[in-house]
Amino acid sequence: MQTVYLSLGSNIGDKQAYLQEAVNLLGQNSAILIEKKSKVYQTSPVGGVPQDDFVNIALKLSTTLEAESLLEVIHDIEGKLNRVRAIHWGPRTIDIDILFYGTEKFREEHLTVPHKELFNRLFVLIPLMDILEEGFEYETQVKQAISKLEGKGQKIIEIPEEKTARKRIENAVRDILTAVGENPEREGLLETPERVAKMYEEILSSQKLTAFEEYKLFKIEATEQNQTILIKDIPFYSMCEHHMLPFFGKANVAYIPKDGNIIGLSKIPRLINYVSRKLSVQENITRDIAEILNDILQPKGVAVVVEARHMCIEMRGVKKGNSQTRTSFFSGEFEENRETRLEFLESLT
Ligand SMILES: Nc1ncnc2c1ncn2[C@@H]1O[C@H](COP(=O)(O)OP(=O)(O)OP(=O)(O)O)[C@@H](O)[C@H]1O
Ligand SMILES: Nc1nc2c(c(=O)[nH]1)N=C(CO)CN2
Repeated sequence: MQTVYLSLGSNIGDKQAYLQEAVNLLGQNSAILIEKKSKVYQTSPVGGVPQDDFVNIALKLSTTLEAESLLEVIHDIEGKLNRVRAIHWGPRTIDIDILFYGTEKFREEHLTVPHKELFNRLFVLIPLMDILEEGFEYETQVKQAISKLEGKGQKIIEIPEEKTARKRIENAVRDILTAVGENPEREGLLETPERVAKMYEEILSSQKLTAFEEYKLFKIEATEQNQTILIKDIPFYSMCEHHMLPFFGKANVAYIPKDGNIIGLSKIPRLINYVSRKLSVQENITRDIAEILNDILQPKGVAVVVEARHMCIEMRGVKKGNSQTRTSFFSGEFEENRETRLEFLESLT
């Protein structure tokens, strides 16, 4: 087990949401335990590129991953969160740097630890100081670097916890508990607001993402003959925007490629996650899947059928248990050609 310190920064889109999503994705890795998270800081950009302010945090982890594998996990998360490497030290949705990997040293171009800019960056050192273990080998060096850099004009402003999304949800949940006649201070409910806030972060995690970018296109040989690619029974969970209650079920997606353009098969379930992890309605999810696939692939046709159970129907109102709602969306060949559409529908039965 190794203790690792990371620095995270974001300055595009909903910066705090990108940081939180990166923390969630790190935490979902079974070889990583997040031990401490620093306060959240708004920082002026360093490095000469004119750009928006950053939000920076630091994390302390325990991990069984080797440093190289941890770097791979980090690159994977950066990719998932739409990180584009365009300008050196330029704007980014997310940047994750390994500051320390225990006290080990690495001197490779692709992995330099301790991080080579660490002691020159106040936006890294101030969050790091929040979580640094007392007596850690580099503690004195970190403190000396902070005193050297402070007062040199870099703006580092702590964002009060009360303003973070998580705290705002926690406070709102406490209000709801009180309003429904509960006592948020009773033993069983003490940690409920925090759990609910974390749950919303997870199940509504695409709410603040700007676009679905987590895909790679491939080419196959284009043929005269139409070939249908069908992925059936992809499970999904979403939250209805009318009652904030779950609806969940299965999505079936088919497309007919044009010019040999295809998408990695695992990306379709990722697309389903992307459209469903937000407040929505089943009709929108169905249409969004089809429209995004049309945008990405410009195929000859797309067919989407979604079947779901809605807790807003089963638990409240008409209380019709176990009913299924089916929605479909067809475009291109699936819309124009009855045979193709029927063939797709038959393959679902
Ligand atoms: N300690 C480290 N943590 C993360 N990446 C590292 C580290 N040392 C070297 N690298 C390498 O740095 C490369 C460039 O990373 P990145 O694109 O995030 O740079 P940057 O954000 O422009 O600059 P910086 O890493 O100084 O913030 C990565 O491909 C990575 O392999
Ligand atoms: N304030 C701030 N400035 C930066 C940051 C950052 O995270 N915060 N990251 C950079 C490249 O890694 C370049 N400049």
